[in-house]
Amino acid sequence: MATRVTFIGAGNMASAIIGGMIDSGFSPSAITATSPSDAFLAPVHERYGIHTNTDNVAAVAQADVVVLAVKPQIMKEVCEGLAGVVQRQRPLIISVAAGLDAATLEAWLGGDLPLVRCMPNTPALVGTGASGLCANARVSDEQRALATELMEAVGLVEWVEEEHLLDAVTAVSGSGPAYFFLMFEAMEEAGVKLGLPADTARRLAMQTALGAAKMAMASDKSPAELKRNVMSPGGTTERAIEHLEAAELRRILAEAMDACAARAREMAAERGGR
Ligand SMILES: NC(=O)C1=CN([C@@H]2O[C@H](COP(=O)(O)OP(=O)(O)OC[C@H]3O[C@@H](n4cnc5c(N)ncnc54)[C@H](OP(=O)(O)O)[C@@H]3O)[C@@H](O)[C@H]2O)C=CC1
Ligand SMILES: O=C(O)[C@@H]1CCC=N1
Repeated sequence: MATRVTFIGAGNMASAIIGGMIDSGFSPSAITATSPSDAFLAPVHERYGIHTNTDNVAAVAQADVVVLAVKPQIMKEVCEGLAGVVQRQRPLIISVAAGLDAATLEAWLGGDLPLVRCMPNTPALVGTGASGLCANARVSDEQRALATELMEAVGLVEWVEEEHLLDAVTAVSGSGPAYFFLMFEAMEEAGVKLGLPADTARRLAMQTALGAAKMAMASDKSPAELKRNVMSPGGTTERAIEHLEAAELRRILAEAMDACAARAREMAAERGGR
């Protein structure tokens, strides 16, 4: 029988993973998603053909894997509501919440459970997600393989052995799509100032990012070398890169990513972990 996966929460991140799983061949009939509102679940059911339920406990009663995908702020209440059923059913728990550590989640769920913390990102929706995963000591090799299979259905999977490194994963790839979306906004605005129609500038910027990422992934050259190959001596790219370096883009990015990881630690402390 297909592995039955229940998503607690059917918002941005859960929908992205569900959409990616279905595109990659997972059976919609093996997937359930929950949310407090029937009005919200109806379009999710229609779009993906999955089961939906407003009752978290009922949705977990048959599950092999439970993906916790609610906001960190309500995770304690949601986990405590699920403790009874997960202790009976003993599914693999996968939490995608930023910041909340495994020991705290496990305690809220009644203790002694196999739990994988996962930091995914929303490009999972188009099968190009990037996820960092970390397992607690109770996760078996089979369950590790299952978590890998599930998240590989929606993109790249990288395991980390030390849980605190998930804050770094959050800073690189969990929040990372937003950094690139900001770049697209800025490049479009600048392209318009240079005279291009907005939609032309937007398409060119996005295609360039896609091309650069594909090229860098296919190449054995470092990003620094690929960058040098675009920079003809005395040419246009050199002038642009000089500006970005003089404006300390690297320092700005490092500070933004430090702030991101620090916020993940703060969120854990606010919710009673670490
Ligand atoms: N968005 C992203 O890029 C990423 C998010 N994450 C993590 O994913 C998690 C979810 O984030 P995101 O999807 O953006 O948030 P959303 O607000 O989009 O989704 C949360 C969902 O949970 C539902 N919900 C609220 N209360 C309950 C409940 N008691 N039982 C079941 N479902 C409930 C909400 O329903 P309603 O709207 O009706 O309240 C909503 O559908 C967070 O923990 C976040 O840290 C991780 C990586 C990336
Ligand atoms: O912004 C957030 O808190 C979530 C976690 C990573 C991406 N979005």
